Amino acid sequence: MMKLEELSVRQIKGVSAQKEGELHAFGVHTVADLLGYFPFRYEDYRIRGLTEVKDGEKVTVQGKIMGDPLLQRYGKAKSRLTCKVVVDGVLVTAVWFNRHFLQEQIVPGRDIILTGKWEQRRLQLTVSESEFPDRGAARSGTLQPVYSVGGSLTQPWMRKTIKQALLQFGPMVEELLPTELMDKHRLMPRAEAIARIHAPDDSTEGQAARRRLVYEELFLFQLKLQAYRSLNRSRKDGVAIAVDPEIIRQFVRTLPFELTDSQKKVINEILADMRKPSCMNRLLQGDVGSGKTVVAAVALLAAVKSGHQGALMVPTEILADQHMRSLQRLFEPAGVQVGLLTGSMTERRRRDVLAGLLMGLTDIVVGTHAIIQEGVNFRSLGLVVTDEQHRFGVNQRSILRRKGMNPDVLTMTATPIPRTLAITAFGDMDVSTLRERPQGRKPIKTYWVKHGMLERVLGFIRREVDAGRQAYFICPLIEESDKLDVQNAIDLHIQMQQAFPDLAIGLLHGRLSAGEKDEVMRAFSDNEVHMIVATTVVEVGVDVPNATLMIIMDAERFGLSQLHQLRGRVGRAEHQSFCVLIADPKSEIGRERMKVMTETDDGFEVSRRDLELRGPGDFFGTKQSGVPEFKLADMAADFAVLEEARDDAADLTSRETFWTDAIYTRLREVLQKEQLFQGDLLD
Ligand SMILES: Nc1ncnc2c1ncn2[C@@H]1O[C@H](COP(=O)(O)OP(=O)(O)OP(=O)(O)O)[C@@H](O)[C@H]1O
Repeated sequence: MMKLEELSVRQIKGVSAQKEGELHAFGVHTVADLLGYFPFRYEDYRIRGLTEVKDGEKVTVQGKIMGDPLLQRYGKAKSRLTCKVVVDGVLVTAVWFNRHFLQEQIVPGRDIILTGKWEQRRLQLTVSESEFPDRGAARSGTLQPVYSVGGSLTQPWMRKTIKQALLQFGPMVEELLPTELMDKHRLMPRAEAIARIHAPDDSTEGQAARRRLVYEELFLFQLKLQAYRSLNRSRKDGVAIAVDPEIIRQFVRTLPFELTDSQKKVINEILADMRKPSCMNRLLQGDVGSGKTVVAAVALLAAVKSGHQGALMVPTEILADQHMRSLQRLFEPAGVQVGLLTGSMTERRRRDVLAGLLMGLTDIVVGTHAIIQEGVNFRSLGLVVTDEQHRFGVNQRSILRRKGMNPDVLTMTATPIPRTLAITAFGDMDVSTLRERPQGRKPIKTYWVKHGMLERVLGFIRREVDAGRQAYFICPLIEESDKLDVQNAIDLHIQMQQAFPDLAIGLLHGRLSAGEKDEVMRAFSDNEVHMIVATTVVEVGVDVPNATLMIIMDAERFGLSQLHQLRGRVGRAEHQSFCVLIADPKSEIGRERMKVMTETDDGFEVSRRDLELRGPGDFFGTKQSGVPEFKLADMAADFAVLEEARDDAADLTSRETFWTDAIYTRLREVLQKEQLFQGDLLD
């Protein structure tokens, strides 16, 4: 028997080639797609008594026509049709606009069902839809689904077509969930839920159908993450990185600081994970400035000292350069060779690095994400350290695997992720968290000022610079125009040079060449420049511990986590640091954001408040694609279900039977479709 996901919508009676084309635009290709095209709300046509209805409300009532209709015409097309109807013993005036053709059907004594807006004062109902019980009245008394439609696909057409699809194919809907889980959560069968969600008898039933389908959606999503995770764990073809602990201890002794307890704890977690022959897939989350780099360095060293190579992927060339230099400094005594691979380097140097990697002369390569993709081959890649924007999904893994590499992966993020989202987006990973910042760090003092107070801000800059410290002045980001961004930075730079003729002030923006950017950052980090004016190119990861003042112009244009990231560029050593937000936010949420920033400098708290203000859908913005769009589930409202689904999925995938038992065939097919274990478990 053909599967519903293999049957074209043309198989449904009434779907022409033209309609098929339009359905494609809504992502609907197959019968399964159409049955899964759920309504986003219902229109309530259930008949109610007039006494329950409030003035101005939309309502459906049943009554008896009491007199002849009265038709008034205005010009060719416009008309007003009225008649008296008795509803619940009250004489009501029903009014139709531009429905003159109904005149003949309105006969005294006939029963009628009216849907429309109720006007209490005039006892009048402005009718939007009407039906006659003696003609069937199919709509009345029901909840009608409302679909997202457009073009020639009207609401009635969609309703009719989905009804038809259910009629023809409803019985073919297969169950996906194991009985065990349906019993556990008292869920209705899939076929029933799909039929019900399109045509519920009442709202309880609609909700029960929705609950079943939400659970299914979240469960399948979690199943994919958990299956991926459990496959990774069960495979023994990863790189087992067993390093002599003494080498690590010795390295740690060469550091200019004592590791925090948090750093020691996560290093232990990571090394224990790397030691296993399965692939590590671990998320390291830590607030800005919590010292993630040195943790990554230890992991990389472990890979190198056990005979493998490491790669560190960063989002920008500035960061590649910075990390390259700090790793070189750190690894100097250990005799580890670090290479740099970026888009802007000369072909010759690139060739040298590539040869070094292939022959194993280069131990660690630092670069943007191109280091994994473009014709880069390693002698033996043991560990990839990456950031959450380039997180390793199934696809990246398989690219590497095809090249014969199966390294451990450590993903770092400085945006602490509220638990809600962590289990959603990163359910496939183990998580290590850096809770504390290095000792002796003072909380960053944050102030919010209006634009009118720029003079005082200048005084602030002077004070910090006189004390030997450095400052950042960040310009707003104007998304529509990269040109404007740059112009803003250039203007502000000129303004600052005029205000401080005796200071060295650098300028950093996206239009500079990689070499120019590096030079500005180098001069700033060697304290040859007192202040830099920059667009957000400095946002992530830049580390200049002597900088103590972060000023952000038009701060309302930034999101909370971005502001927190920017603020995290200061407060990276023992000096008291400051952040000044210059903003005149227009909205309440904008003001709320500024307040959050002044109230806390704890990234976990900022994330929590951000989630609250923005809602989960928006939380990650566009950058993090890790958070999926759900069709039905709402991450905030259905969080409890998400947790259940995660536990169920984890439990199921950890069982041997899941991978072999026939009752799970359909579920394994779902995973296979996602290319989750092609050539993995089934071969
Ligand atoms: N245990 C420690 N004691 C003192 N200083 C430390 C310690 N660990 C790291 N540092 C220093 O703290 C600064 C911040 O560390 P690092 O750059 O690793 O932060 P990060 O976690 O990557 O933050 P961000 O996400 O903001 O880049 C660096 O200058 C680093 O040398």
